Amino acid sequence: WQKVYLMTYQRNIAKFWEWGRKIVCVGRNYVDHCAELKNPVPKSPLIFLKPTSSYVREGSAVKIPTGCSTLHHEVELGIVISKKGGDIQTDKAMDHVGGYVLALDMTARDWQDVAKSQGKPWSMAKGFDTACPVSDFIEKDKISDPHNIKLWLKVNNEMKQNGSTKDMIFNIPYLIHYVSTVMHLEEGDVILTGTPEGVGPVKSGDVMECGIESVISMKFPVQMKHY
Ligand SMILES: CC(=O)CC(=O)C(=O)O
Ligand SMILES: [Mg+2]
Repeated sequence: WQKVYLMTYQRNIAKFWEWGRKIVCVGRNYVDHCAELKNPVPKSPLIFLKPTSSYVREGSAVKIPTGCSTLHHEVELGIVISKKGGDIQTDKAMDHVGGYVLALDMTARDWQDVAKSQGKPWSMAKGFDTACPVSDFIEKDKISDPHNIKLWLKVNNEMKQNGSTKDMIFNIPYLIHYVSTVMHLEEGDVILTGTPEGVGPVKSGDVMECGIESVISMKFPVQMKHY
């Protein structure tokens, strides 16, 4: 019965997007990105959530939600959690990391601007269907130093974002610690660690290509949502 149990219920961390529990996002984690959007540099991590229904995989398009006039790309390093924990101390935090993922935190910037000005949550601006394109799972040992990798993004072959995770304001162990003091982190959760500078708009017909230098890349066309 153990074999049957394992075959039926054991979840494959490498396919977290099929069953993962939550997507925790960190905002304003790079000084230059704070500056480009004229946002203050935070004193503690700015955290928000995306629903797992926003995951989209290569082979499908990113769809501009109806009513959104300014959809922005944000390339980010994602951390895939492999071990449940709450109140995780920074020196133990990396034990909870199962691997990594290249992700886009697609943002309906016009909706976010309205929400910000009215003191409302960002859920719609960040959580629409296809708002979270993700690459294949990246084994932990493929990235020896997650705080020194190059993240890039091109739109129609033109470089728009070209940053390094060495410029993160809050590092990965601290982010895991900080989030887990408020909400347990669980197997299959993903933490998006924020975007470097260079965010900007995409329109229907554009193609976004992004990557982690020497590790992985992915490509997504952009379309209007039709329903
Ligand atoms: C301004 C934002 O949307 C914050 C964010 O998501 C980021 O990565 O920074
Ligand atoms: Mg972001």
